[in-house]
Amino acid sequence: MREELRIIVSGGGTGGHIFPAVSIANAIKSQHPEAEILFVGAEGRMEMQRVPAAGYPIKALPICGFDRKHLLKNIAVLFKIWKSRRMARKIISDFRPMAAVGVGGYASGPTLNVAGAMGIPTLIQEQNSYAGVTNKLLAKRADKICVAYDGMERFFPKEKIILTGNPVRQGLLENTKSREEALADFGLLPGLKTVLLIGGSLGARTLNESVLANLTAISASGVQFIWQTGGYYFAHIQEQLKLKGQPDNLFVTDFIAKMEDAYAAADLVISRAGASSISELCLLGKPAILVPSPNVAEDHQTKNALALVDKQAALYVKDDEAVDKLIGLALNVIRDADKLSALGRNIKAMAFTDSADRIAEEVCKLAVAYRENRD
Ligand SMILES: CC(=O)N[C@H]1[C@@H](OP(=O)(O)OP(=O)(O)OC[C@H]2O[C@@H](n3ccc(=O)[nH]c3=O)[C@H](O)[C@@H]2O)O[C@H](CO)[C@@H](O)[C@@H]1O
Repeated sequence: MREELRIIVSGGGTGGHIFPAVSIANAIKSQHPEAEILFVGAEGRMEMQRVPAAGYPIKALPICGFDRKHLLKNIAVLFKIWKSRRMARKIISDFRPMAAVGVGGYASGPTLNVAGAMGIPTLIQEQNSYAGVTNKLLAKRADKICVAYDGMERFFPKEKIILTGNPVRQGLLENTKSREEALADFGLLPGLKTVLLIGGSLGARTLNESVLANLTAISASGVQFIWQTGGYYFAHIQEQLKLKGQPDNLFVTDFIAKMEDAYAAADLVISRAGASSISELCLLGKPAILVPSPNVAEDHQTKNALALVDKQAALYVKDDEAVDKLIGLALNVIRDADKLSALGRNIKAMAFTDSADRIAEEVCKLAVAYRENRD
C-alpha cells in the first residue's frame, strides 16, 4: 500500500503568518484526509499556542531574528541558527516529509533550507506585495512560489510564481451571524453605524493613540467603535480610560478571537495593512481606512496598502498623521453612504476566493510527484 502524504508546514511569529499556514493545512486535509501534517515553528512565539489549538502537532526551533541595534547579540543568533538547522535536519529525517511549505517568519528559514538541501520539494507562500528576506533567500531553491500580488517577478523567478492570493480562515466565510446579533455580542446598539479598529494580531500603538487622543469626538459622534488594542498595550489603555472616562459607544478588547463577528458588526474598518487583514477585508468587501505600520521590514505594509489605494479600493492615512486625522476621516466616511458602497465594491473586486485550496493543490502535486519518484 502507498504511504500517506506527509507534509511539513513551517513559519509563524505573528497571526499574519500562522493563520494562512493553518488554512493551507486544513485545505490539504480536506483534499487528502489521510495526509500527515507537522508544523515547525519558533520557540516561544504565537504559533506554539495557535497551531495546537487548530489541531496540528508542532515542533519548535530555537530561532530568532537578527538584532540590528545590538550587533554583539548576533553571535548568539548565529549559534541559534546553527542549532536550528541541526534540529530541522533531525525533524525532517524523523518525519520523512514529501514536501515542505514555508509561510514566512523565522522558523521557515532553516526548515525549508534544510528540506531543500535534502532533496525535498518546497513551496513558499509570500503574503505581501514586497517580498520578505527569508522568502527571497528560499526562492532560489523553492519549486513553487505562491503570491498574492501582481508584479512579484521583481523578487522571484517568474516561472515559479503562481498568483493564488492569501488564504483566509474558513470561519470568516462561513459566518452566519447577522450584523444585529454580532453587535449585541459586543454590547452595542443595532441602530448605530459601527467602526472596527484593528492593529494586526498584536495591536498598533498609533491606532491606540489615535483613539485616546479623540475620546471626546468619539463620545459625541453618534457612531460606535469596536477597538482591539493588542495584548501589550491593554493594561495601560484601561488605566487611561479610567482616568479619562470610557465612552459608552466604545467597546475595548485586547484581542478579538472571533473576527467574523467583528467584521459582521462593522460598517467601516480601520486597520494596519498586514497581508491577512487586507485579504480578509477584500473577501468580505469591507470599506476600510488603512494605516500601514512603518515598523515592518522594507515598509511592506505601505506597499500592500498602495496596491489597494491605486484601485480606489481603500483609503490611506500615514502613520505619523493618524493621531490628528484618522478619527475625523472615519467619522466623515461612515456618514457618506455612496463612499462606503464604492469602497466596499472596489475592495471586493480584489478578492481571491479559493487561495488555500489552490496552494494545497500545488503542495500535494509536489508531494505526490516526490512519492512516485521515490517508490
Ligand atoms: C507587525 C508585523 O510584522 N505585521 C506583519 C504580520 O502581520 P500581522 O499578524 O500583524 O497582521 P495581518 O494583518 O497579516 O494578520 C492579522 C490576523 O490576525 C487576525 N486578528 C487580528 C486582531 C484580532 O484581535 N484578532 C485576530 O484574529 C486578523 O483577522 C488577521 O487574520 O505578517 C503579515 C504577513 O506577512 C505582514 O503583512 C504584516 O506586516
